[in-house]
Amino acid sequence: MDDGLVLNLVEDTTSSVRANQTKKGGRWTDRRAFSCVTLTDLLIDYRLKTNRVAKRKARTEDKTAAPESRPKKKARVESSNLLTARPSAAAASTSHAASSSRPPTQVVSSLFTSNPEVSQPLPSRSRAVGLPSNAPLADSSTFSGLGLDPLIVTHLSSKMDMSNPTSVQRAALPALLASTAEDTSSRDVFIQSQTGSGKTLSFLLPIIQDLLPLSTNSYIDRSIGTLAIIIAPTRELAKQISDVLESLLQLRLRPQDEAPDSEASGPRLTRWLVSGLLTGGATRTHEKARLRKGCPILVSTPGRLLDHLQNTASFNVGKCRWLVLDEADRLMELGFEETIQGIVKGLDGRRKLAVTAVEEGKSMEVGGWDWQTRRRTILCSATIREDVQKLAGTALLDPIVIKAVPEDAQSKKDSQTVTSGDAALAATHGGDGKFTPPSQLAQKYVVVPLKLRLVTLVALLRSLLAQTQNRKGTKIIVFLSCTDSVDFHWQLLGGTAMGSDEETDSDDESEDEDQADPSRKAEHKPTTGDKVAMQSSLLPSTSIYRLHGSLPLQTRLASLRGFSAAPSDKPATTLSSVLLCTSVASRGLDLPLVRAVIQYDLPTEGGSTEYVHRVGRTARVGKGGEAWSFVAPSEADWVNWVSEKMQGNTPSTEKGQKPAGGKLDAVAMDTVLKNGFGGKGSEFEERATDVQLSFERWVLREQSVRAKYVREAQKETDGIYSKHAESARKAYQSHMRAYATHPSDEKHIFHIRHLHLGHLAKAFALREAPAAAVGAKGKAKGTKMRPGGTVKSSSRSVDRTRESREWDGDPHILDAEKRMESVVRAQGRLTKKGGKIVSSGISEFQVASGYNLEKMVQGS
Ligand SMILES: Nc1ncnc2c1ncn2[C@@H]1O[C@H](COP(=O)(O)OP(=O)(O)OP(=O)(O)O)[C@@H](O)[C@H]1O
Repeated sequence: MDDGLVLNLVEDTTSSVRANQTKKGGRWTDRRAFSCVTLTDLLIDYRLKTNRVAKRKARTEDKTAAPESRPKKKARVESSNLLTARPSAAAASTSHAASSSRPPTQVVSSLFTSNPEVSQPLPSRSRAVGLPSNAPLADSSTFSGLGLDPLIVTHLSSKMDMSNPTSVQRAALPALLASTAEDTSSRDVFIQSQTGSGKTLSFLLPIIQDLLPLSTNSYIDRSIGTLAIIIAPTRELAKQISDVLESLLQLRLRPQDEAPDSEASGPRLTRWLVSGLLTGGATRTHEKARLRKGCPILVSTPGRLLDHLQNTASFNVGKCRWLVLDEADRLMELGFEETIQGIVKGLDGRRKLAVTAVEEGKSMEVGGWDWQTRRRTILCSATIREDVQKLAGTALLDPIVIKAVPEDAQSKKDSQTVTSGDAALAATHGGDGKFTPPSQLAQKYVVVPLKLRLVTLVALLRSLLAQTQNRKGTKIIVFLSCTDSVDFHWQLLGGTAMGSDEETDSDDESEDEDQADPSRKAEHKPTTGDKVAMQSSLLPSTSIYRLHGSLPLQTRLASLRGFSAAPSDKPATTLSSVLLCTSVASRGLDLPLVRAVIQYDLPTEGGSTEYVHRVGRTARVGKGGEAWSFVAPSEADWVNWVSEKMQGNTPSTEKGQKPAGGKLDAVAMDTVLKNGFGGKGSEFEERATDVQLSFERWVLREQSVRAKYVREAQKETDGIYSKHAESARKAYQSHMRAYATHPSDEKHIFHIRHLHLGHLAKAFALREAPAAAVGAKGKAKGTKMRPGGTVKSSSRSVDRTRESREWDGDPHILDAEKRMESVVRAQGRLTKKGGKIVSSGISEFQVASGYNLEKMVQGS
């Protein structure tokens, strides 16, 4: 790629030396590798020399022509000063600096040229956002009115600041509280409602209310075993549910105005209800010990739960009366269907054994209460897809279907449907596919040419952080396509210093969580040490965190803790937080004060449902929020596509319009750049270029030590061998692979054939596209490079290694895959290529799911 940016390189002394060298002797591969590197060097040197010669010539001409007329040399203004100020001040200070003293830039950048034509929207009057659709109800609904125990109601209002139920709670509690009409008190329940509407409490409160009376039986203690199990798809979600449960279980066991020794309020309650968390974070032995002691309410990820059901004899679930499957659609997507079926079977089996033991007089422990009541199952899901219906068919018996989806928040009418039976479930699925974000959420999109993506992201972050400078503790979530891209952007933002070659220091609060567990430390070797947070001079007073499925559990939890910490718990210098993450953070996570969600990469799987889940991390329980989507020019059709999908089969209004809730507003890229970088007229272009250059310098920084990578060059041919460049290239390639996994019905919008690879490389701060773009090594089968940098691919050659498979929320699948690898390796069917285990003759992406692997390992 011919790019004037190369002229701005700091001269690399090793390269000029190398340009005059030839490599003789040794193996041919070494000689070839050497020549690959020196070709790049020669190009750089040639440009540097040409530049020097041109400057010398100009100087000589100046001297001979009119020496006295030579303009005075202006001091170069360091770009670092322009962008390191706090964002709010940036616009003002930069415009002043630029207008008064900044010389014309010395850099000719191609950042703003050769981009596809994008029709920019007029400066928009954003659509007025609707009234909150997931807020606590403002009418006369109260928790006590719904039949909740006064002790719990008092605890909710005094300790958790919750006085009114949300609409899903109003619909679910009466159906789930045991004191209601007989016909519903033992029925299974299916709950569907908007993001951030309080589903967690709608199943936790009835469970606590059901178990609380057992506290009057003095013979019941935690050795009773597990009476309620909540299953969540990911470790983070399980931990979050467990935290909410813990705070509910802190409730006072007698009314506040009652003296401790008073007899007035009847039998004394004992504190035996404790919660347990099983996510595979601790060793099995440790978990077994906790289960032996007893965990009346257990929160778990599926694989680990099944593991203990099958292997831990002291895991007492014979009397379990509640089973909750949270985020059921995600459980299905992650391939846990058979695991769930195994769990249900295991619970049924243990119950039968317990009943038989009592009947045969072998067990006396459970007399005096109705422990034989049928176990109730609650299934929560955002969507009622076919696979969720299938799960509901096996896990639920004649369920009550509760839907609390506000139809028209503007008019304050919210619809809650409580219907009954399997037919109701099927009717819901077929009749209304609508799953929309909360109506108070402002949804925006910006069409950005590929080359400008990175700088536009920085500009958007700067302007969002600046707007809320006075509101301390702003939090922004940025979704990227894959783990490599998250790692790269995290390192890039944390490492880049404007106008400096020094790497910036990371945040002091980035404690090494892994120190607590040396075994975990050994398994995790991130390139940037074990830091949790980074800081960037481009985003002042902000800590940057990351989250993806390849990080160890302790690091992931530390990231979440750091990101969601209250401003008062943070150092004054890092009040705001940005979280770079994959789709792993899209479901269920309730992170307080998230002001904006940026989808830098649009979802590769899950379509509009995934979009709604991601944007649902903001605008929770009635609060406001902004959702931003980055759309490439070739993806412009996505906007209407996603709107249509979100509105589903919702009927149009009389005027032929679809109701609000699925509409996105366009914002011009120039507006975002101006807001983020400030300056007069088109000065933002210079500043964006400076930022881009600083990123590219960071990527090239370790180029001087590339000699030691020469041997590597026999395998790779793109000529850049620094650690940073390696990370950039890996991110680029993984991103391409992820991009290729868009399902076939989205290929008309997302096809790698539409991407200009050279331009995309710039978004990874690379100056040219790495050669091997799709596939693990070299060009993937069916993928052809095209003139002009675009790529042609066959849909069969896509990378099926999805974040979802890599992220199972549980080590079960990874364990199974490891064992599978060793079995197949023993049979000689796996070979090592490029450091990766691949099966010979089969695409590495066609690896069976973890569960299937497990079955193969077990020989079943
Ligand atoms: N009645 C209430 N009043 C005030 N806040 C509430 C109420 N119920 C729940 N919340 C708060 O709302 C937030 C969102 O709740 P929750 O995580 O259960 O939502 P959700 O519906 O499960 O969202 P998602 O679909 O994204 O998982 C939590 O911080 C919770 O404490």
